[in-house]
Amino acid sequence: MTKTAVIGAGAIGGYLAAMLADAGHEVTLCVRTPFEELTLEDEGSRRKVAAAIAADPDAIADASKPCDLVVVATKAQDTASARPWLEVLAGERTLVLMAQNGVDHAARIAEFGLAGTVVPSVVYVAAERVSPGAIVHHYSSRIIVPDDAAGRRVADLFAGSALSVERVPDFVTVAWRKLLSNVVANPVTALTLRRMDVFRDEAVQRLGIALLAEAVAAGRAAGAEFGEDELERTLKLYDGVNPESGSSMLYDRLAGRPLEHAYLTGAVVAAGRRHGVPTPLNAAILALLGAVDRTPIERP
Ligand SMILES: NC(=O)C1=CN([C@@H]2O[C@H](COP(=O)(O)OP(=O)(O)OC[C@H]3O[C@@H](n4cnc5c(N)ncnc54)[C@H](OP(=O)(O)O)[C@@H]3O)[C@@H](O)[C@H]2O)C=CC1
Ligand SMILES: CC(C)(CO)C(=O)C(=O)O
Repeated sequence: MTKTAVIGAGAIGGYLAAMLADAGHEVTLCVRTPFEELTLEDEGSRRKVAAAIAADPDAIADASKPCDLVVVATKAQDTASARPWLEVLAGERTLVLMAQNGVDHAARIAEFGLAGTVVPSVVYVAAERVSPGAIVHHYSSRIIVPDDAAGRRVADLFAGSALSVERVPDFVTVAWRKLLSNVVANPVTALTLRRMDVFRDEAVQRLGIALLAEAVAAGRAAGAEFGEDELERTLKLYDGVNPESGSSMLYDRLAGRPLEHAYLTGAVVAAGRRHGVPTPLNAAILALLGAVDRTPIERP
């Protein structure tokens, strides 16, 4: 049986673990906070996911390692803490799929010096962890990987599940394209403590467009091949979004967890600084997110 593991069984890790189990693979969930079982709610029905739960890298049975595929689905700021798991699970033939937002996926684990092949991915899955081990899938079931031998192996491993794995020659552009939605949806929902319905407000829409315009310019300077219609294309994405869904950053803020802003809005501001592209609005949003990150909200 193909051996797979998912480090970080939250919204995305839990969803991808379910897809790997559906594809017929052995799945080990590597968790920081243990829970009894993983369940996935999709279109109103909840089911249990067949996966072993492990809380200690040193206790992984020899029969479950090295893995064919290890998915890293922690928040970007927790990537360093995934290292002990990766050192135990990854061998020469292992694919390490980085299932995170942002644009510097491979760089985040480059210094680990792991055996195996790192595969960056762009995740188009909207999911929410409503309690430990309980995942709700809101909409979209798609990831994008580079069109190379490793990307093809990833696509093969998810075959037979509901997840579609798309392969593209220009990964830099698709990673920046996803970042465009994250530098609007994630900060605005997290700062306002509102779900996606917040974008029905015209003033919020105008703010979103202004944030996007800066991010498009910074992305282009960083090598993304954006067309003239990139901004409109991103706005169209919002038409298909469930107004009751939120963003990973909103869920973190509501739960009093650290925010991922440094890897999202921070990536735009850093690219702007590197390439001489002004990003004052994103810099302002970054400052606000930094401030709320250090200020826990009152839990209901
Ligand atoms: N949610 C969404 O709809 C989307 C999210 N993304 C991206 O996917 C990535 C994952 O986000 P998401 O699933 O929402 O995040 P969650 O917070 O729901 O899940 C992250 C999980 O990682 C666990 N974790 C952190 N450190 C470790 C560790 N060292 N070992 C084991 N587990 C660990 C956390 O454990 P604990 O339970 O202790 O907190 C948590 O369960 C992010 O980059 C996000 O931006 C991309 C597209 C959509
Ligand atoms: C908002 C969403 C689903 C897409 O923009 C996302 O990527 C996130 O929640 O981090």
